[in-house]
Amino acid sequence: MRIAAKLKQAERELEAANRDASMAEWWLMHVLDVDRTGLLIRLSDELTTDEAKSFDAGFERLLAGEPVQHLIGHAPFYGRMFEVNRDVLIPRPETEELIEWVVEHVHNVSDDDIVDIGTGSGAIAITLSLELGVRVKTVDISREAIAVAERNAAALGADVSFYEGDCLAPIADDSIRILVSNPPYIEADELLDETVAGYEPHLALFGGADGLDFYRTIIADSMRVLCADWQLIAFEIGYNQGQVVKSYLSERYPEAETGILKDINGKDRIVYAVREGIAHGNEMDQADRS
Ligand SMILES: C[S@@+](CC[C@H](N)C(=O)[O-])C[C@H]1O[C@@H](n2cnc3c(N)ncnc32)[C@H](O)[C@@H]1O
Repeated sequence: MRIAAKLKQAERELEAANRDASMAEWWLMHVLDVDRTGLLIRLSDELTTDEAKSFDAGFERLLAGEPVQHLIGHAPFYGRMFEVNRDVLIPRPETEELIEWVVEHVHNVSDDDIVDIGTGSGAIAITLSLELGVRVKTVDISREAIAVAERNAAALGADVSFYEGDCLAPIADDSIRILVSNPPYIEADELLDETVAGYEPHLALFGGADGLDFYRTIIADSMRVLCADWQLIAFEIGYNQGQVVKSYLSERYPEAETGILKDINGKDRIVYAVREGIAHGNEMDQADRS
């Protein structure tokens, strides 16, 4: 069978099974060991018997709902590939927007200024370390997640200190200037797609009855770890959690500027608090220097 026909057939079958049809192309590129351009070039070739066998074996798993990232063992995030497995959340494109915003708004960052709560694959901590060129602290309650993130940090050459524990508990007093987190934020009784519920760790997904437990816990303890000249706090949130998480932040930090940012789909996705006077850190730095 020609590659183009195989792809079409696979996409149709995934659609019929209510799965994401784009996974077929992703899986095919992996089996053929080509990028998208390479796939386009080969579309009119015949699949070899071995290629067809490998494709079909994985395709059954895709049809059953397994994420393609688990078949491949890696997921892209902010231009880099991260090892993923059932112990960690597959990093999402929405979280790249959190990185972008943080990188744009921090200034004069040094080693150990940043803490990321809820390491997972290490996507946030590792990316911030590499983008900003500093050592980043990160905490996860899951030893298995930390093991994956440690391998990712080593493979990508990032300088990250890992702490196993509950939220901010392992972090010493008064040492942090930038706090970021994409905590578990799904409501306990929300029904999820089986690709998520069946394959991603529940520890990474659910944030208590109203999904807000982690925001309350982290914000309540944040004053203990932030130093006097802290810069910002930024959380990824669920689409309907913006106002309430923003209100938690303004209650705790009435002097700070707080706000909600939308993702590319127009949904509330990031809530932040920025200490007064540093909202435009990079611009201020430049003005200070002139
Ligand atoms: C939504 S995932 C985020 C993973 C990664 N930061 C990302 O954005 O792709 C949340 C992470 O929080 C971790 N976690 C759950 N409960 C925790 C707790 N009490 N303290 C610290 N981390 C926790 C989970 O193990 C999971 O890795």
